Parts: sequence; C-alpha cells; structure tokens
Amino acid sequence: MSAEIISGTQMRKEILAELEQEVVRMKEAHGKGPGLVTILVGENPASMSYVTLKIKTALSLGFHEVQDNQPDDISEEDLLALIEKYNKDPDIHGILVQLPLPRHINEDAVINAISPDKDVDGFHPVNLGKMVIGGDEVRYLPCTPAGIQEMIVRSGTETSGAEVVVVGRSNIVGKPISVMMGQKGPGANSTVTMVHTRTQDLAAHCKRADILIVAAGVPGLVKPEWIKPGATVIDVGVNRVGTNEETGKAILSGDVDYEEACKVAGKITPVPGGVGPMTITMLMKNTVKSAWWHLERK
Ligand SMILES: Nc1nc2c(c(=O)[nH]1)N[C@@H](CN(C=O)c1ccc(C(=O)N[C@@H](CCC(=O)O)C(=O)O)cc1)CN2
Repeated sequence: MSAEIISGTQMRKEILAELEQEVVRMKEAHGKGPGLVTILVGENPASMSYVTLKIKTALSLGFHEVQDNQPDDISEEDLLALIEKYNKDPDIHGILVQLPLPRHINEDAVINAISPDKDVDGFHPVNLGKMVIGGDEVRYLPCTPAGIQEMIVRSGTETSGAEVVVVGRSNIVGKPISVMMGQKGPGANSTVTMVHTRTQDLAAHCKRADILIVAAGVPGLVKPEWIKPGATVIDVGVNRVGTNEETGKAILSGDVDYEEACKVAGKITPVPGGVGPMTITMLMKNTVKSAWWHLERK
C-alpha cells in the first residue's frame, strides 16, 4: 500500500486562482484591492525566504504590497510605533510581523499592538478568543492551522466523529488546530487529543488517530508503527537537517518518517510541498477577507 499524497503545492494553485478572481471583483467594486504590509526585523535567513515568498504571492494576486524591513536592533518602542502607523493606514488591510523576533523584543507586546481588524496572521488574543468561541464569532484563523484544516477537507478525509491526535502544543499550531478540529461544523466535529513530547506513551496515542497532525519540531519523530493503517497524516514539521552540497539549499525534513509512513498511512502530506505552501495561501485568504471587510464597511 502506498499513501495518497496530499499536495499543498497543488491546493495552493487552486486557492490562489480563486483569490485572484476575488481581487479582480474587489477592484471593480471598490477601485482598489487588498493591501498587505510585511514587517521583517533583522536578517534571519529562513524568515527572509518566507517573507520573500509572501511578497511574491501577494504581488502575483494584484495586492498593494508594502515591504518594511527593519534592522535587528530596532527598539521595541519603535516597532510598536511602526505598527500603529499601519493600524491607521487606510490602504493597508493586513499587517504581518514575521516571527521569530530578536530576543530584546517582546513578541506578545508586538502581537497585541496589531489591530485585531488587521491581524491577518490570526495571532491576536481577540482573534484567538473568537476562534475558541467559534461560529459567527470567527474572524481570522491562524494561517497554518487554517491550511491544515483546508487540506484535510479538500483531501476528502471525514472529520466528523474522527479521532484526531495533535502532537505539539504551540500557540501558532498545536493549540489552535486542536480547538478548530473539535468545533461544531463542517471540517471539524472531531474528537481531539493534544499530546506533546513529554506525553507518556506517545506512540499509543498516535496509533489511535484517524487523523494524525504532527507539529513537534522533531525530525522523524513519528515512526511508521505509530500510525493506524489508512490514517490521514499531516506533517507540519519543516526541519532544516542539512545543506545540499551542490545547490547550497537547505535539506528539509518533516516530523514524520515519510518514506516508511507512506507504506502505512492512507493519505499523507510531504515536506516540503505540504503544509508550508498552505500557510502563505491562508495568509492571502485572510488578507482578502480583511480587505472586503474594510472596504464594505465604508
Ligand atoms: N508572522 C508569522 N511568522 C511565522 C509564521 C506565520 O504563520 N506568521 N509561520 C512560520 C513560518 N512560515 C510563515 O511565516 C512559513 C513556514 C514554511 C513555509 C513553507 O512554504 N515551507 C516550504 C519549504 C520552504 C523552504 O524551502 O524553507 C514547504 O514546507 O514546502 C511557509 C511559511 C514561523 N513564523
């Protein structure tokens, strides 16, 4: 048996084509499209490549894109003032501050400074609170969890009544996706267990999962014998495990032993080309949603 591959790269194409049409309609209706600012502090190579991808995608969709790069030693006060400037800018509908930030800056203070109306990352406590309440309250879902849920749904995996096991408890992936999969509604209604690397008998928990979502940041953590035959496996890990000597590019590995897992799982996401591309796609979707909200409100 070889698992069906759930390709984030392919799904990205489909969703971006839908968004492109929406941007055309928005420009016809309002004379302008979505505006996104990307704020990058310092020169972390991974962050630089993610922000470059975000800018490229936004421009390809016809967004108004502002790239605001700041030096590593910017003070927290100056960064907060910069965010406030964009909170007030009527041409900007989405504010993205790339994480992680340098140690001298308090990440929570920065996230809290972004207007919840422009928080297209979905990290602000107001938006996380609305996500927990669910239903009509939901505003911007955090991008990686939203991408995971979209992949599960588009792959035709049944979620209602399914046993979902989430490995990892981060604020940006593990906690939100656990809540989202347990909500009432389509693409959810699951029975969720959230575990982590200190959980006793992690393997036994994973083995019960109809849908196994792994976001632990530990390369190759999940072994094939931890997987229920036929399960859908979503690998969120993007671990840099070496460098390709010929191309100089990073060699990426997920949190799942992919080659072997393919022999047991029913469906599986690859790394690269799985959840990663969906994160940026969902950022675009949130920005389009925010732009409609801001433009129609006036
Ligand atoms: N403000 C934010 N910061 C961070 C987020 C976020 O959602 N908002 N998430 C991560 C990084 N991230 C987006 O910013 C991200 C990670 C991975 C990918 C991706 O496409 N990965 C590719 C591989 C790309 C590579 O070669 O490195 C893949 O998995 O196929 C996109 C976005 C932390 N910070």
